[in-house]
Amino acid sequence: MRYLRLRLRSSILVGLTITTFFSLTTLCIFLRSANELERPNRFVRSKPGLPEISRHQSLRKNSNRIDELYRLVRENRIHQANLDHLLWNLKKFRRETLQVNRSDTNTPMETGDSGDLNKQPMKLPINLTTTSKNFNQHDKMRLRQFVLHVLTKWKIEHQNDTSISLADIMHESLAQDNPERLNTTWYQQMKTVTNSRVYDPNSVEFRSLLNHLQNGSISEASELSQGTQIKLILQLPDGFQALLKPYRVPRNYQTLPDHFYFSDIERHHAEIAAFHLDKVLGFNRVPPLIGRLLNVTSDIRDKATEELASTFFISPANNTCFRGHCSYYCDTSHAICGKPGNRLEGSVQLLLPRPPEVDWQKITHPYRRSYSAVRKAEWETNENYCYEHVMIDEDYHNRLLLDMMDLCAFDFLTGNLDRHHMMRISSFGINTALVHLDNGRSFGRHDIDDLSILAPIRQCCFFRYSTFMRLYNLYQKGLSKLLFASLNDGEILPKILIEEHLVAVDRRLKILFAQIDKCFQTYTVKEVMIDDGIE
Ligand SMILES: Nc1ncnc2c1ncn2[C@@H]1O[C@H](COP(=O)(O)OP(=O)(O)OP(=O)(O)O)[C@@H](O)[C@H]1O
Ligand SMILES: [Mn+2]
Repeated sequence: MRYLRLRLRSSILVGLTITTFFSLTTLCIFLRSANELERPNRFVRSKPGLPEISRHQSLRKNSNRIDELYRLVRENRIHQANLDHLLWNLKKFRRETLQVNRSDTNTPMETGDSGDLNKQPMKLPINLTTTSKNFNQHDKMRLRQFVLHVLTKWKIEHQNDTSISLADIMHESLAQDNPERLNTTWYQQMKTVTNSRVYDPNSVEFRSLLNHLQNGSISEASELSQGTQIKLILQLPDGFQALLKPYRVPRNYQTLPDHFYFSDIERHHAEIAAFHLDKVLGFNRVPPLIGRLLNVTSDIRDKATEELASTFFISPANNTCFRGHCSYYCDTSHAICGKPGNRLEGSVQLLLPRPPEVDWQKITHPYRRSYSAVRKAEWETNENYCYEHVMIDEDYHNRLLLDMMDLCAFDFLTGNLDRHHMMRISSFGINTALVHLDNGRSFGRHDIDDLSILAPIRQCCFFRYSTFMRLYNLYQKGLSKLLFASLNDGEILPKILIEEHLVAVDRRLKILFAQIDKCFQTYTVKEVMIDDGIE
């Protein structure tokens, strides 16, 4: 009996020792990982010029690192940063640390961009040449803090802004000059185009607009003179205008390996896919767009302006073709042809009102590529570029900075290298979202994730809180699944994105998270993830 009690006691003792050991080990592991997740606030930790993440080192094996990121971001949300104690003066900082060289090296580039909607385009970021000796890590951190400060101020100033619509903007002049237009479905549609999004995905107007773009009878077809590749303006009933980008290449076309991004041919299916992706991402910044089947003769040639009609011909295969007048791919060997006969696919997008009715701002993208086969853009070789050219520029001390990061995320997911300009409707004032126009060169390669598109996020390490939260939500639900479902809801053109592109979108989303994770290794979460009040 005594022996039994002794055995029982010693087993309890052993059990307790083992349990304590395991508990202590678990606690240690937890503390270590917590420490790894959020290190204390500090100056730049790693060397400047972070190496680019490669596909192999993207995320730690167990991909629940993305769940950890989500928790981190949520726990470190700053609703409103403290505005006190910013004894810092941007102008003085500029004078002290930067030699401002206004002699222009911003030579106009061959983007082939012929038209300009804005009579007074936003000034190019001035060419600031830094003396790197002076522009040190300490200055960089001060500049980051300054940017956080101005964005917080901006948020406070704009948090009570009411939404404005294009209908509001145009009401007065329409009432004077075209009062009958106030009673059209077009005007109802203009009520849903606001400073924060160009359509309301849940509205009846949106659904009926898509139907209109897909089926509305065309009364006139003319060429849009802006841009480098052929696109037609279609006049639709009820005063709607639409932009048609015709079929060029099949869905499995991959950008030719020896072609630069600026020679890449525009793809109507890329426009369609990009619209759906932007919608799934919750930006709603691509004007409503849908695939349409057209009859080249009855829908286009019979309705063409004289100038466009003069470029029609019948090909040796007996198909009706036209070539248009644009500067790229507008010759007989690159003509748009019905196939077979008159059957033509295209993407049809709502054309938003332009000057003089509504003013647009065309902003040269600071991360635009060189549009040259031999020259590199400065951001490609200078990892301080964001500090020297973007953060320092007052034009970015508003929502534009994070709108640009949103656009960067969007372009990375679609693989678009051709973002030479950013467009926004300036009639709305400063609190206005970018309009994600011109996505015809996206989805060019599914086998490559071009990390250079992430340069703005990599170099600036700023990201919008609400966008991150939406991206995480989509990651959980399966981004490509949602994109696929969206593409199958209302589109009549089959299989817009081949499977490989859908796979690429999911893969790139993980790389985007890995890039944000990388920012957190250099800056604290609070320094990277900004809640500027924009949803
Ligand atoms: N949906 C739209 N609503 C209003 N304006 C538009 C719309 N789509 C295009 N535009 C205007 O037409 C211009 C040319 O269109 P887009 O950028 O798609 O053509 P592009 O040939 O790719 O041009 P680029 O050669 O400049 O890249 C745009 O910069 C914009 O000013
Ligand atoms: Mn373009």
